[in-house]
Amino acid sequence: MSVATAQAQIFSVRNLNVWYGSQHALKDIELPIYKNEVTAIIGPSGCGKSTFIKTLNLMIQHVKRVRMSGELLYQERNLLDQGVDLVSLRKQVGMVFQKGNPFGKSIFENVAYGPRIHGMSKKKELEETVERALRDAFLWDEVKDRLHTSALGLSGGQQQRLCIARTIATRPEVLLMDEPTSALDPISTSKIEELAMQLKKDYTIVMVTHNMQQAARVSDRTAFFLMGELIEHDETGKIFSTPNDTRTENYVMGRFG
Ligand SMILES: Nc1ncnc2c1ncn2[C@@H]1O[C@H](COP(=O)(O)OP(=O)(O)OP(=O)(O)O)[C@@H](O)[C@H]1O
Repeated sequence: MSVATAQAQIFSVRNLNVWYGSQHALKDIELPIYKNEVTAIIGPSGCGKSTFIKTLNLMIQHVKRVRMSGELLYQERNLLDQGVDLVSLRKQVGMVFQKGNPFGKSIFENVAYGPRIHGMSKKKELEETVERALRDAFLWDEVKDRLHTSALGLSGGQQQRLCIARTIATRPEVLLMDEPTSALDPISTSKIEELAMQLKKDYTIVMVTHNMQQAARVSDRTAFFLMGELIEHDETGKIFSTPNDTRTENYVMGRFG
């Protein structure tokens, strides 16, 4: 996979620390996230992957007793400074969770929800936006004849693609995906992987995954976390073939995890 050299950074994470009470969950993380790439976040359970991804759109702020320090630069602004507009941040940095979690409303309403709350009200514009998002999420052909039926009638894999459509309907810059395929069968998983590779043309993707093959297949760069530290970050090919650190090598070779 080719990685351009002088690529624009979307996020620049510098000296980031996160604590839950006295638990030091992320330690001095330094990590650039590059535009129009897929960055995979890997590491064993409890190493801080979810904490990291939830920090990128400040969802972490909603957890009790959380404290953060350092710099999380996005659009030349440190998100850890006071006064960040969370609604606008979450529009630009959208998140897809482990399990598709559509609302118990129609397929159309699930996708139209975000654009509506951001002020889109004209029927035609909403219809076009919903269609575009569903097409971009590779779901349109499967649902175009049942847009006004309940989203809960979709399969798990379709629900996950619906949630991706819902997130991209507001045209974010960044898509955060927290183990987006861990609850899916292999065919649905490969659809999401293919989708991620397509979507990076228009979006920047940060994906937490436990699946080494997935990280190797889908991502341009990989960051390996261990016990709250970022051990290594590099082009994915390098991480999986000749990593610098033996802990990375042991993990990607499946010697622990
Ligand atoms: N709300 C919380 N309160 C206290 N400690 C927490 C909380 N959430 C996570 N932690 C702790 O922070 C550390 C990092 O957790 P995190 O969920 O980020 O790991 P992870 O790598 O995503 O794990 P997994 O792969 O199991 O999802 C762990 O030690 C965890 O127990």
